[in-house]
Amino acid sequence: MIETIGVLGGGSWGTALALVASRAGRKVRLWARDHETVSAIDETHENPRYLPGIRLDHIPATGNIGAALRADAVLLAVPAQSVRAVATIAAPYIAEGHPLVICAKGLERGTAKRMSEVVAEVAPGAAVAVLSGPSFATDVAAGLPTAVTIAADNEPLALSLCHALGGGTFRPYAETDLIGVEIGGAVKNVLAIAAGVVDGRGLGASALAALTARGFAELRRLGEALGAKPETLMGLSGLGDLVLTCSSTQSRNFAYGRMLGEGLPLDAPHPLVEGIATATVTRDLARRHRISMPIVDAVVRILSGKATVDATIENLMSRPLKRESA
Ligand SMILES: NC(=O)C1=CN([C@@H]2O[C@H](COP(=O)(O)OP(=O)(O)OC[C@H]3O[C@@H](n4cnc5c(N)ncnc54)[C@H](OP(=O)(O)O)[C@@H]3O)[C@@H](O)[C@H]2O)C=CC1
Ligand SMILES: O=C(CO)COP(=O)(O)O
Repeated sequence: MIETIGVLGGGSWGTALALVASRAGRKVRLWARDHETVSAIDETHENPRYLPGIRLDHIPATGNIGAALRADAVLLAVPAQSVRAVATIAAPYIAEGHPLVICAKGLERGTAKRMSEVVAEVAPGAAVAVLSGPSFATDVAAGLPTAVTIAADNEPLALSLCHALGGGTFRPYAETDLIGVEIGGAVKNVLAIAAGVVDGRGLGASALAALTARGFAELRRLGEALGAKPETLMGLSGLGDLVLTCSSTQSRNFAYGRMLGEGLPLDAPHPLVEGIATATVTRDLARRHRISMPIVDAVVRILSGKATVDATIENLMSRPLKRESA
């Protein structure tokens, strides 16, 4: 039975998931590296920097990672590019078979590894699971209805995590296809930047729908080449999250793409945009597997400053005509 939950990461997702666990009746402890966040949560019962206006009762915070890891299961909710560093400092506290749920969405820059592969390298004792799906931290924290996927190779672990975290407004579904869940969550961030560009450039709702559908075709091609199950890619953590992230300015990836579409410079201030780091490694993975991903290529070209938004769109529209299923 999972009664206690540790959360690593005091940002918007870690804080929202701490609330989810607490609402589900679990005893929760939240670790943040930032002392101001720890004191704010303990003194004001709020995380003013990342989740302002949301009351955090019964969620003690700590700056001591070991204290948060003394829990039946641990949620790892830092950005994808920080997962290796945080899992490395957590590893000495992780006993064989200790459930560790990865909540980040991305591929590691440089290695193109999925987060579960990264954690397996640095914390090999952990029983790894992945939580992903269409779920904005602000919606989850506000108690709006949300459904996500929790995947683990070991199905009983996925099911017991679903029971431990599920509640009246948060519904997890168990899955065993880690590859499908992780690829869906990572690649949708890159595609959401493209969707934002389309929206910001004022290309219309028809273009946005076409981009989302053709983006899904790319995600599916890569996912299947890497061993994902098609039904996972069409589920909550794939198509579900793609639709959410490609359609809402609540998404930081979409909002960043929108800024680019509106002509703002690449280095304009912005919050965490996971798709930036994942774009190039996704393109490289696709090349390695001889998969065509023209929308991902286009995002990489825009992000590298090698092509303007207009030239990239023109390039996409003038590609040779082919069957839709190709
Ligand atoms: N927000 C959302 O709606 C959702 C987010 N996710 C995923 O969750 C992950 C985290 O995103 P989110 O919480 O939104 O990001 P935020 O930018 O809101 O917060 C990131 C948090 O991670 C901390 N952090 C970053 N690097 C490290 C490190 N090396 N060691 C310790 N702490 C670190 C930051 O600490 P500090 O403040 O000190 O910099 C901050 O508390 C991402 O992969 C995202 O895709 C998934 C679903 C929904
Ligand atoms: O993953 C998310 C929603 O499911 C959050 O998306 P952003 O990181 O683009 O804000």
